[in-house]
Amino acid sequence: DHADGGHQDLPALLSFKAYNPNATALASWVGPNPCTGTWFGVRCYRGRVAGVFLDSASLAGTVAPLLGLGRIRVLAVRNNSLSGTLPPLDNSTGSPWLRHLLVSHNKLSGSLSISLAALRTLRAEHNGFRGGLEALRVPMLRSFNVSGNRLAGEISGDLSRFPSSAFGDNLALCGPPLPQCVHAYDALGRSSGNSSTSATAAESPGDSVGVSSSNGGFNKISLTALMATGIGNAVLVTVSLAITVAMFVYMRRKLRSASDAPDAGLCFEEEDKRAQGGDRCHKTGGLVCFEGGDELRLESLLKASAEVLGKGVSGSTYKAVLEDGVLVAVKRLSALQFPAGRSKAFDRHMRLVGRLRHRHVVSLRAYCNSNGERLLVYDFLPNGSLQSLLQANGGGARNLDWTARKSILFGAAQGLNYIHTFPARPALVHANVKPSNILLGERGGACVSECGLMRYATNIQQSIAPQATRTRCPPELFLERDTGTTTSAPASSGWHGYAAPELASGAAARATQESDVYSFGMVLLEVVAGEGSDETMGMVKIGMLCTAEAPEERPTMAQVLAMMSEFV
Ligand SMILES: Nc1ncnc2c1ncn2[C@@H]1O[C@H](COP(=O)(O)OP(=O)(O)OP(=O)(O)O)[C@@H](O)[C@H]1O
Repeated sequence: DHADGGHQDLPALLSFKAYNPNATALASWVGPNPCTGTWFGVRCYRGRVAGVFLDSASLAGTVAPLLGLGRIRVLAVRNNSLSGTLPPLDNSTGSPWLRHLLVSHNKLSGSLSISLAALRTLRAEHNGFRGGLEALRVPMLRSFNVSGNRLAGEISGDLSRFPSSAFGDNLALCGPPLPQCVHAYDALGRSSGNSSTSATAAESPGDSVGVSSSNGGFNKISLTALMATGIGNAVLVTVSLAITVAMFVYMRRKLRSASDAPDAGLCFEEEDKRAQGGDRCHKTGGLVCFEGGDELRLESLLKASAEVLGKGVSGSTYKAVLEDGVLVAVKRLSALQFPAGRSKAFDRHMRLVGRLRHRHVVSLRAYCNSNGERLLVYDFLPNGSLQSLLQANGGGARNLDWTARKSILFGAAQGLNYIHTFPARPALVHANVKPSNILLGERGGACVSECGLMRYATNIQQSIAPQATRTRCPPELFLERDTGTTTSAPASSGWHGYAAPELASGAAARATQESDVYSFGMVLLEVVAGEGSDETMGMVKIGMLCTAEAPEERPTMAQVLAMMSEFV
């Protein structure tokens, strides 16, 4: 019976293969019995398919047939292009034996409806799942992540035990471990005394801009309810800037106390230990790789053709084309700013930055720290930076239409807010917010890059003298191509123009979240400059608030985002 039981699983496997007729990974899926040991990625137990392991196999189509496998325990199909919805999974309809479901980094959509008592792992991050989490009934979960989707609504009691990073970068999730849900009617009832709604669409853990409920004249209507009726999705356009500013003082007090709460973030040490032992970060040929960078190898970087993108204070950046055509940006850190030594501290810092994943933050995929040579491998963003846009065609913000400018500013604000609210102790600070560190993605979306580098560099410099000797980390390419084939942008430190007054000496080591807000305000004012509409006047006011002389007078990025959302 065991010998040929695999036949029962044949239809499900073949219907999955039908979506991928030319996939190399499935070329070995031939013959009448998938349990012969020759089917790539298929593991059997007692003659039935118990595991399908097809991570990063360039697969498309729907994953549904694989969930119809009657005895499947492990399904790992991460980093593919699978689309469609996940069928509702429960003990009677789905795969009752399923223990580990790993579908992260695909294009899956629809809602998450899983009611499996034995499920231990659910990794669904970076897809397009929508709706709420109320249909997740998975009491035995040990590993869980739904970040980077389009989920909204309240996080239920049982799931609240997972860290905020498990929920980040969604449309509007709220409740522990994220900030409390917004009770929009209450907030407005208190500040304006009328029934206008102000449901702010949130895009990340930090974007869940919480306004505590009050005892005002309106019944409590949670954001979940607002979303359900379709009102919650709408960004408020009718409430005036005056109301926002009036709310601002109130919100600041509330938000400050929320983010200062001792349980607001996971202890970094604790997370760090987990990351080291976890599946996301492992050493591979001198590179320490993070999520999405597992395929990177030092040899491929060595063989890559590279061109200089530009030089900054922190080092030089190269565009590298890997053998498989993948583009990456490689930053070779300046030995002056990042002298050898304190390797452990550097590793700790980079491991933290390597965990940042948000659609408005450039992902660090890997780094190399060998004998004082430090290379950082980022996603390559093809459309230049805000600086290049501002400088194009004679310079000035007027090169860009207002909608594009707003979208860039709003994206950058979301990225910064994510960084500021990322669960780490001490809290993360960008420390180098300026137009050349706001990059533009494929669809022109803004991405903040180089989180915390300069702050780290200056810290290091203060505690260690630069060393004269330096041995090479293997990628000679990046060491010797400074005179590469393309024109190198002029060295542009540039940050001082955006630095807060309290950092008069330019010491990024003392940078704080408040000084980041100041720098963002400077960028905002530069981008908005010259536009005379009512809307831009509102934005100018936000810029003015950000650039208040006294750090404690400045709003937090969460508040900046709340105010900006009125205009975007
Ligand atoms: N991931 C990336 N994708 C595409 N271009 C990038 C990327 N990272 C940096 N660049 C571009 O490369 C150029 C050099 O960047 P680099 O970060 O080395 O210097 P900088 O931003 O001018 O100064 P700093 O060292 O203070 O950050 C800039 O024009 C920047 O916009």
